[in-house]
Amino acid sequence: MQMVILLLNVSNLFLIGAVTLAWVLLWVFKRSCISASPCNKHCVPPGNSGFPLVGETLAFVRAYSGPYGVYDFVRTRHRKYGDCFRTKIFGKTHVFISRSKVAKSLLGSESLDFSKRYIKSIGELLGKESMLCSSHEHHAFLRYHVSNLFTLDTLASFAEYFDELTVQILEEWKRKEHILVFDEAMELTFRAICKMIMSLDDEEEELKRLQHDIFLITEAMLSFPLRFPGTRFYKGLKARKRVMNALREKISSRRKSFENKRDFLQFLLSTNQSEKKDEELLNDDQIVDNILTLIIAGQVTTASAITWMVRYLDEHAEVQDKLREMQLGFKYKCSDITLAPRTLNEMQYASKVVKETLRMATVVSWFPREALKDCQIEEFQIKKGWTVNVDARGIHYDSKIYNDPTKFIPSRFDDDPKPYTFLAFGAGGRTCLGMNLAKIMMLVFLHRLVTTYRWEVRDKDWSQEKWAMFPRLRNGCPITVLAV
Ligand code: HEM
Repeated sequence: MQMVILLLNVSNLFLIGAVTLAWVLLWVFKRSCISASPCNKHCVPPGNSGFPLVGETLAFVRAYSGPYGVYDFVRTRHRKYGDCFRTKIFGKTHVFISRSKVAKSLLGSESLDFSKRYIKSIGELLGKESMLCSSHEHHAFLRYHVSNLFTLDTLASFAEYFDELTVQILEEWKRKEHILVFDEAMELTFRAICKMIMSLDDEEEELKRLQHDIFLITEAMLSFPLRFPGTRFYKGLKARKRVMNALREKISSRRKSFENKRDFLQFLLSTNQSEKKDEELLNDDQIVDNILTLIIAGQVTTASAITWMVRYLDEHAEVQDKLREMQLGFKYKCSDITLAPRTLNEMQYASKVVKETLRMATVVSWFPREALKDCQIEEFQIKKGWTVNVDARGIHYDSKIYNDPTKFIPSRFDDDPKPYTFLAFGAGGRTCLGMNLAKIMMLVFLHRLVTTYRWEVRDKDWSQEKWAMFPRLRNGCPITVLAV
């Protein structure tokens, strides 16, 4: 009898083992079918949803804190699955796609099936009226008002001011033994943007305080949203409160003083006093949230791009020499003559250097859009709630679009790139509002740098900063300079 029971137990064990094995094999088979088989019609994008609950979050976080930057997470999956793949991060399904046709259909007309996706905690730090985080309809209203600020006249006077500031900062380099390009560029872009928005230039103390608070807000953007004293997020929220108070005070003193400054703030306040109806104007909440948005969207992005430009040029002496020769041909090589804005249009080779830098650095690597309903993108099924990320970096490094994409070759821009293949500033209804401003800053800086100095990068490490919102060099690009 005992023998029979033992045999029964053994056969039960076998049965359980066999069923488990079959289940595991079936699971592995299903996953490999989803992951690797070519798609016939309307299938979900290939990819890996990772472990239950966590998905591939750990790999994503690891890439964020690794030397190759967070895009390494995308790059490795791109190689494995092709130009469209699916993953799961922080409990949400993400699709990354690097096809210019999709960039056109998704960004070009800002399809109503998708809305711009942003992280809630970032929305809280920027404010609910920030155009970066607003809904479709509200965004159109905010963008219309803010874009009115970027006229040709304001850009021209900005270029002149930026030139003077650059000359002043580069002059100080003569007395510095070690220069960190990223820090210098952060200072330069911050001062220039604050001057343009609210004429802050002489008020050293106020500028320093604001700069520190903006730094705390930016730091908090990628932190875990814990609201306890001492956490990064908490410090960011506190800093936001101080910035908001300072901006509101500025608005109130402008209203009282009848000063007539030539800046963005004055423009917004004077249209507020016009005959337009209240609902057609920006209210104070909208003004302050969007001033903060402009500073945050413009400072680190442009400073990172400038830093990459210095690094790429250090690596490509032949491009640097050719550029210097051409820039020395412009009569504004002397630092006591302010650069005339129209001269910038004549700096064609320098513009190509700027474009090539923006392509290679792709400071905003992808653009997230959330599907508002089940739909289809090319051969792929997309489910409501998924985030589709237009992978700009993937497009910029696609060898079918750009020959030798990993090489720094400014002359590749002798001809204009095809539509939706150059996405450094995005495209469509959400295209970067500060695009021309950023190009001016990069071009002026480049001109003054190559006509004033030769430089050597002291630490050639290409590692990227951990947990950075935008890819940038970890060492900040330390250089020593020699007058030309
Ligand atoms: C090299 C520097 C810069 C780069 C690479 C850059 C890149 C971008 C990109 C790719 C977008 C679109 C993101 C998307 O579609 O999801 C964007 C949006 C935006 N950028 Fe920039 N940007 C730069 C500088 C600036 C500057 C200097 C400002 C202003 C001072 C600025 C203000 C904005 C604003 C307000 C938006 C939101 C536009 C909207 O949603 O309608 N950016 N930027």
